Amino acid sequence: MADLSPLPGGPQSTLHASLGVQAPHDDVIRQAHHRSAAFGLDAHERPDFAPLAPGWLATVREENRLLYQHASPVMETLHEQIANTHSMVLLTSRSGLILHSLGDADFLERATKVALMPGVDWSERSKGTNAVGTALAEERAVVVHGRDHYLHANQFLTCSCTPILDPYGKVVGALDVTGDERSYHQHTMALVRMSAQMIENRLFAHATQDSMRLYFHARAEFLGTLMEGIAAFTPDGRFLCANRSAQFQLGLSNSALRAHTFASLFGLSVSQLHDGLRQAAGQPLSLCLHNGVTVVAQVRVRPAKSLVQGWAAPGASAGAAPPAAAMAQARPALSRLRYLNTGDPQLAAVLQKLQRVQGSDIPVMILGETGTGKDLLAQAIHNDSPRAARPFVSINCASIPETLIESELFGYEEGAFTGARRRGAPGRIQQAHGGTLFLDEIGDMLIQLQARLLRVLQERRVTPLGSSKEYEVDVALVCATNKNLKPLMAQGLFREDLYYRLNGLVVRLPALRERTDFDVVVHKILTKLCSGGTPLRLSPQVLALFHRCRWPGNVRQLHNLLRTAVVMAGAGPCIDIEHLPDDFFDELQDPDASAAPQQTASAEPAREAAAGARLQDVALQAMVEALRQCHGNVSQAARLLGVSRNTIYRKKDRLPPGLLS
Ligand SMILES: Nc1ncnc2c1ncn2[C@@H]1O[C@H](COP(=O)(O)OP(=O)(O)OP(=O)(O)O)[C@@H](O)[C@H]1O
Repeated sequence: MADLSPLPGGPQSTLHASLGVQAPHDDVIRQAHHRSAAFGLDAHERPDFAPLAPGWLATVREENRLLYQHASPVMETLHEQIANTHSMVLLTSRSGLILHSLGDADFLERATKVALMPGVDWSERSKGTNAVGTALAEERAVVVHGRDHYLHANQFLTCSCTPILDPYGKVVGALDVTGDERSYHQHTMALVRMSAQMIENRLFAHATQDSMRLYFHARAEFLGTLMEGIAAFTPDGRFLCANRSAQFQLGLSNSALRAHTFASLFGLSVSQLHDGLRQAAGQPLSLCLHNGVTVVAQVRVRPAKSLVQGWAAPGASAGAAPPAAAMAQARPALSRLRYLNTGDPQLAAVLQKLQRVQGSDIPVMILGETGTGKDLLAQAIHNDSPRAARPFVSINCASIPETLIESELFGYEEGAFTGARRRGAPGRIQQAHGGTLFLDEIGDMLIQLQARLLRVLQERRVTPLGSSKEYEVDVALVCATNKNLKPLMAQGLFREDLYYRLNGLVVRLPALRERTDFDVVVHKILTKLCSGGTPLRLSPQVLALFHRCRWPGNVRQLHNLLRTAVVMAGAGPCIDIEHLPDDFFDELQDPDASAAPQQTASAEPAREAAAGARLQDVALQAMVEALRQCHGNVSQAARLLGVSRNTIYRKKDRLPPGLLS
């Protein structure tokens, strides 16, 4: 069995761990077996090895883009080092899902049989004791060899795995080498640890590239090696983060270091450091740590540049580099066309069409029910266009008060009307010059304004109110509506000429109930809502209810509901029926409330009526079961279901007689 004691400065999840305070290997395996049994796994059975649907895997990979990007070159080097040892290198997400694998061809065939491949979940919950799942559960490096595996099917394997930490000490994934049990080598774990540390240092460098970084070690020959300590500070010397070796040398964990500054750790101010650097003329400095140890140090400072992607420093104040960097990372996650593709074929076709006209300035008209993501799509179109660096100006034609809409859209000149700002103001259309103008809810635009808008769009010039001057406007046009414009045109409420000016490419976003990637959308939203932690899961009962709901408010409704449910579920691992809000159940039972909006109301009335009836059945069935469980006690049953007592009383007539106490 491999030695699990830590390497000096090697990957351990906490400073405590890196100082060697760890449970012995056998205890770790025993506890992992207890957890596996508690998850209800049967050691003799072959569990479900089905990988995630490709759309879902693409989403998870996207969420782990930085990790993947920095890990893959290191994985290739590691793979070269272990070539011909009948093994493979695996990278997983923090929840244990395999993101990437590289392997010896002769081992791959056997590995495939136990689903060691991208898209498969190797958490303990899914596969019982195994190096990936157990390393992530314990947040420490673990070797799981042969019969240590909980599932007999996996006992021909030997696996060495260590978690990968972000610069702030949070587990972001795991690196693993798995091979045939007979090919076990005692140095494998050391190689995995060193590789993980390389990945962590790359992530560290990426996240702190605009910060002041100090590289140090007590021995000059260790500078520039994996053993060097790296600590990052804001330009004024506030501590941001430190790699494992820096924490080890300073004798403090990242969280303890957060109370420190450069001055309190190294005994000199930032300006004294800069003076010292000037005098040293590129040579390493000698510094004394707060604990009295003398180290050799180099400093790298890069002038602030545009925002970079990275992790946020917990507790760092607004305005410091990392939170802004984190925002920059969050933005592309939803507002680029390819990230919106989560596996639904209708949506994929829409995105493909949009990608084809990218950069051509063909006006795009987005149709779709409320909450289907029209606004989000418009932003993605802009962000993927050559105009991305210019403004994206969104105008909600339904929400601007009638009296303000002209000045809002076209602007006004100084003194144009009473109360106008003395110096006048450019209109929203003018503000979009060079970028994209998004006209949301275009179907609600007043007919009188439509002629003026059309003129602006045709002449590409705008004349502010009260002005005789014209201003050039060069904008790409995107508009959206949840209304059917054809009947509006027939009634004279929407101008035909404007319609044909706007509808260069018409795309329709599918309603949520039509989408085949519902589970992926749920996962994506939950990941966002549970930022920083493992996303909650839905219980099978909740998933069944969700699949039957018609979601008249589409992704917006789902998002709002999940936001509430996540709060209600607290620290629990999954969202259950009692975490859902009352009105969701009311809606399930009320065919009117879940009736399809205008555009699709007449499309498939029979199918929709049937779906409404099914929903009522499901909700009723849930009530019957809850009442039986609570021996007819309405208050208890209501609590169990997370609904009000009235919701149950309203269904009294449809419940089996004698069920209510
Ligand atoms: N693909 C998606 N993934 C995650 N969240 C989404 C997605 N699409 C939409 N949402 C969320 O749903 C909500 C509604 O989206 P959006 O405002 O783009 O819809 P809309 O179609 O423009 O709605 P409306 O017609 O009512 O203006 C937002 O909170 C958005 O973040």
